[in-house]
Amino acid sequence: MLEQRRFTINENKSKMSGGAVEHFVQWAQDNGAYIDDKIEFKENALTGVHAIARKSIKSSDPLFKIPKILLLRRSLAEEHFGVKPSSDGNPNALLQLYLAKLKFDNTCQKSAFFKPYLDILPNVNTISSPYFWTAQELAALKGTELLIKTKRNLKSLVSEWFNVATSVNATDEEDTQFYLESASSPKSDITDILERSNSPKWHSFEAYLWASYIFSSRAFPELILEGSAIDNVNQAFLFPVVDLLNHANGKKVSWKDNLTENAVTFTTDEKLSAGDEIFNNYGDKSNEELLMGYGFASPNNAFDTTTLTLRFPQDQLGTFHKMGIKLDDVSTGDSSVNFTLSVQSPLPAQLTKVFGVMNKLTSEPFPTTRSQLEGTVQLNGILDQKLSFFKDASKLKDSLGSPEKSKSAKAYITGQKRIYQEASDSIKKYQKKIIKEAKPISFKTLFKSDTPFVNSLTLTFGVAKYDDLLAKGFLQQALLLWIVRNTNGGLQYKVPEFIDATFQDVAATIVVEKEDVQEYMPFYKSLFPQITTKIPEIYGKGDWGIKKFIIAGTVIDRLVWTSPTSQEAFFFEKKAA
Ligand SMILES: C[S@@+](CC[C@H](N)C(=O)[O-])C[C@H]1O[C@@H](n2cnc3c(N)ncnc32)[C@H](O)[C@@H]1O
Repeated sequence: MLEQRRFTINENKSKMSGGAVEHFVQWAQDNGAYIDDKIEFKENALTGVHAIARKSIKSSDPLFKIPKILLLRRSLAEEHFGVKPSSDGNPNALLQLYLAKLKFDNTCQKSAFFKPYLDILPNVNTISSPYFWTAQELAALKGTELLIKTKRNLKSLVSEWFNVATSVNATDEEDTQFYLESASSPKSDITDILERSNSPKWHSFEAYLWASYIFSSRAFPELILEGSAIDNVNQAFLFPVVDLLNHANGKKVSWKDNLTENAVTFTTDEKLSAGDEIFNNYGDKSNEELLMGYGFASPNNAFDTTTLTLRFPQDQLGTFHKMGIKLDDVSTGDSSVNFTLSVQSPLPAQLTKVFGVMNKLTSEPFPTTRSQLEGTVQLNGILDQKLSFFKDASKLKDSLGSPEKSKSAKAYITGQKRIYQEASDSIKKYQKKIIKEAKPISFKTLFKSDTPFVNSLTLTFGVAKYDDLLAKGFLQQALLLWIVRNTNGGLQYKVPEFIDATFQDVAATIVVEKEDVQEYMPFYKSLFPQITTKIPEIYGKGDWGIKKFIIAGTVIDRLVWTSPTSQEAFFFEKKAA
């Protein structure tokens, strides 16, 4: 073995008791680990232990070679407990239980051997994952997916723990009591009954929760070692020393089984200068995944996502299917659908399509450009609600137990806000794009071309231009009057034929109810018959009966979409979106 230098650690604001990391590294080297001597380990309060290049590192040779006797693998757990893990559920459950035993039962055979490693693993009080937050701290996440998932996952972890611990006859009465209490009472919140001790009984849920966090935050895929022979791709192992590397997005690294040396290696493609941190890459993870699995979140995380959960009427899911919309994440129990909005794709096509279908009129057998646009308005309302929720939540005070927790919670909430903001901005761009492509006729253009009509509105409503219609709230009335005027013919400018065609279509099928007449009567009476004598050149010609306004109302529903940003009303021909 190469002679290696002894490691010293800069324990500035260290959480670890003096010398634990140094002792651990020495233990690894004494057992044959190779660590490039240009690397040193440091520690700080925010990111814990991490590796730094003391000198520039340009070669792409392995920086670490860890002999397999230092790895914690499933076979050790199987040997110890004399059982094979159950084939369903978490393939790492037995190994996690074994890790809890190594750590919290020092009579366990291999505890002494692994002690230097077990001593550098974070303890319950320094972990920032929400699984370890108090109920009071979790209250700061009220209304977020993160809270829902934290609670849901904690519940399923309790079952996982109880199954594996009972399978090796490890549980005592207190464990059974804990299991029954957390599983049976709907009111019981596991976070309230957790003790959070640094030396729990090895078979307790607390010990298992710690071990399962150690796996989520530092285990590597067993696939590296077993390749295609692996039973389950989620099977994992602990990789001492290499698990001291922190994460950064986008770093090119590789982990390899070196069969000739019976070791596992770590290599990075990054060219490192003196003082640079040597990072691992944990994968493209959202802040929610990072926070739950690793106890930190990255500000400006390029892989961040949020989940928008929408519940639909039961029969609606069938309609989506019929319309050819494929939904990835449906829970049929409560007919809800989860949509993933990401930094890279804040407005998934599925989502806008679903809203296009929901805003279809019964007269539209398929989603139309109009229904699609109407859908964007409804969707934007939902996104804006989410956005204002996260805007309020980002005022989150430093109320959490540690600055690390507060920082991560803020990064998570800011990330969620950013995605909803981008989704809302994308909706506006999407609306503009549809309008550009569909080239609908604008009522503003029609209005401007019709001086006699504008003059008639000056006399009736006191408006002289389109913006006055908006300011005084007469847009709907003007649209009704114009549609009826169009059916009476004689306009001096070109109007698309589909507007009158739709009017005739509605006229041929409409059944006018008493309620329709009651709805339109106040508007009608406010103008007619006075207007007929006041402006006979327009309102004295053709048919201006109330029924025509009722029909015009339906024409507006079918053809007109008003942009919420510009307040411009557009006529869209009925076409599949
Ligand atoms: C595999 S360990 C890395 C070594 C770790 N720093 C330690 O002290 O043992 C993963 C943990 O390191 C911390 N960590 C890793 N990358 C980080 C980052 N980019 N920012 C903040 N903390 C990070 C988190 O606490 C995470 O759970």
